[in-house]
Amino acid sequence: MADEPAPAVPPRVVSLYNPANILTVVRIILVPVFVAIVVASGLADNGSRIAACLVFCLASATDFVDGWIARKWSMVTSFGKIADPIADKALTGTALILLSAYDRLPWWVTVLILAREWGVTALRFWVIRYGVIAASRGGKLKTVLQIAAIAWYLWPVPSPADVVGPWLMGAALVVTVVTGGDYVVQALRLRRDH
Ligand SMILES: O=P(O)(O)OC[C@H](O)CO
Repeated sequence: MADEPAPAVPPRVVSLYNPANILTVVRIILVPVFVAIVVASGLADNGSRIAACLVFCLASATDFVDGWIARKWSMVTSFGKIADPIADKALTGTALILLSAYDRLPWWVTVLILAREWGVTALRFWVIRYGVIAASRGGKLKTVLQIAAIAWYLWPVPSPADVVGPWLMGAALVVTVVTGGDYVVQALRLRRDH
């Protein structure tokens, strides 16, 4: 007797409105809340710096939770792969611009990081018809370092400990540039192979 063909298994459909994607959108919504606190206070007092830091950390925490949910419950979607790094960049980029605008961080640091972040985003769209360049491990480490450095600059850290901020930002800067180069190589390979 001829083998019966195996019944086709319908592909699992993951809703766009899943908890991981909703958390990504929450992160984007928290950006204007963060901006309002910083602009209203000018980061002039410890209370406003603590409030800004807590909102920034809360928004950043959604980055770790949405990734965890997406992997644990297999809720990885193309929307999430694209929107998650964009939401990260909106949050960290806004924080960096505001830190420079309020004289807490040199502008060249902000400009260099923003150039890499939005350059990589443009690169992702440039190759999107050949495939999605998902966040790499290095990219995730870069985000952790940027978040830690920004939080350090926002929090009213007492004098002896404030030297840690520039070291954290320096490490973030190096990993930001190196991983940016890695994405350029990935994008060029993707174009070459299609
Ligand atoms: O370095 P990217 O652009 O892949 O961004 C990494 C993400 O922010 C990790 O969540």
